[in-house]
Amino acid sequence: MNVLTGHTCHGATGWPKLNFTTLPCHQHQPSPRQYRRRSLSTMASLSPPIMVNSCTGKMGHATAEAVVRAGLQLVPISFTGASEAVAVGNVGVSGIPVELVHPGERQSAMESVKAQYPGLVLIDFTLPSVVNDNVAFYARNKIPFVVGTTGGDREKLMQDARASNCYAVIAPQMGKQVVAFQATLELMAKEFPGAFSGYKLEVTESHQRQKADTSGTAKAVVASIAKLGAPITEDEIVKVRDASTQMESIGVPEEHLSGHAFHTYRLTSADGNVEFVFQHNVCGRSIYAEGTVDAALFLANKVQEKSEQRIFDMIDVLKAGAMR
Ligand SMILES: NC(=O)C1=CN([C@@H]2O[C@H](COP(=O)(O)OP(=O)(O)OC[C@H]3O[C@@H](n4cnc5c(N)ncnc54)[C@H](OP(=O)(O)O)[C@@H]3O)[C@@H](O)[C@H]2O)C=CC1
Ligand SMILES: O=C(O)C1=N[C@H](C(=O)O)C[C@H](O)C1
Repeated sequence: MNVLTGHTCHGATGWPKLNFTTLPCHQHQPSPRQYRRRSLSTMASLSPPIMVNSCTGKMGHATAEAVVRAGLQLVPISFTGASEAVAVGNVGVSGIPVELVHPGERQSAMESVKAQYPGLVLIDFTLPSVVNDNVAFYARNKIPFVVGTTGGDREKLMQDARASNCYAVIAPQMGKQVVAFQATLELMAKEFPGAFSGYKLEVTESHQRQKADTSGTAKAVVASIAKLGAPITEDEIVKVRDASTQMESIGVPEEHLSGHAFHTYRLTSADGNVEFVFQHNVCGRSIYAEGTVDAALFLANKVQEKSEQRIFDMIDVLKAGAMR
C-alpha cells in the first residue's frame, strides 16, 4: 500500500520569489541570493494592475488580499452578482474599498478600467452558473484573464478563450503542491498508460456546504487516472457536503467546515490485495490565492514576451518555475 498525503492549514506568505527566466545549466546555478535578486527585479518590472471578480466571494476576496500582500496594484473595482452586496456599494480588501459593479453596468466600467489601468490582468473566481458568460465578456474586451472558477460548460469556455486570441490561464486548481500532484499523474499516465488497468477507482471530495458543483480538481484527476486504465464517470465521484460526515468520517476540523477541500482517490486491484490511496487535504484558501497571483504574474510575462502560446493551465505555470 502506498499512501500519499498532503495537509495544509496555512498558506505561504512573504515576498514572492518569482523566476520567469529560463533555468541556467547546472554548473551555473545561481545562489539563492542571486535567485532572489533576479526574482525581485523581475517583480519590479512586472507589476500588472489586477482586477478580481468577485471580491465579494470567498475565493475572490482571499485572492484580492493575496494581490495586496504581494505588493501589486489591486484595481479597486470588482464585478459581482445581483445580490444585496451591490446595494452596499463596496467591499473592504485589506483596508482598500473596492467598488462593486452590477452585471448590467460592467461594460462601461470595463472601458474605464481598461483606460485607467494599462497592462491589466483579470482574475475570475465567480460561480459555475456565470463563468461562461464572464469568459465571453473578457474575451470580447480583449483582456488577459485567469479563471479559477470551476464548472460551467468547460468545452465552450475553452473554445471561447481560444477563439478570442486572448492570453489566459484556466485551471480548476491553483495550489502549487496539488498542481504538482496533478502534473505527476499526467506524467505517469504518459509514461505508463494503462498501468492501473483492472483497478477499481473510488473518489471522494469534501467541500464547504455552499459548493454547488463537483470538484473541478477531482474531475481533472479522474481524467488522468482514466489514462492510467481506471476510468469512472463524473457521477461516480462522491460529493460530501454535510458537516457531520465531514467531521466524523473525513476528519475535517470544525473550524474549517466553511472552507476546506479534502480529496481521496483510492485504487484497488481486482483481487483486493493491492491498494493505492492518493489524498490531498486543504484547509482554508490561501494556497489557491497565492497560486492565482503567481498565475497572473506569469500571464503578464507571457503578454510582455508576446508568447505564441496564449492559453495555459497551472501545470504550465508550475513548469515555468513561476510558482512561489
Ligand atoms: N481554481 C482553484 O484553485 C479554486 C477554485 N475555486 C472555485 O472558485 C469558484 C468560487 O468559489 P467561492 O469563492 O467559494 O464561491 P462564492 O460563492 O463565495 O463566491 C462567488 C462570487 O461570485 C459572485 N458572482 C455571481 N455572479 C457574478 C457575476 N455575474 N459576475 C461577477 N461575480 C459574480 C457572487 O456574488 P453574489 O453573491 O453577489 O452573487 C459571489 O461573490 C467556484 O467555482 C470554486 O470551485 C475555489 C477554490 C479554489
Ligand atoms: O470550491 C472550492 O472550495 C474549491 N474548488 C476547486 C475545485 O472545484 O476543485 C478547488 C478546490 O477543491 C477548492
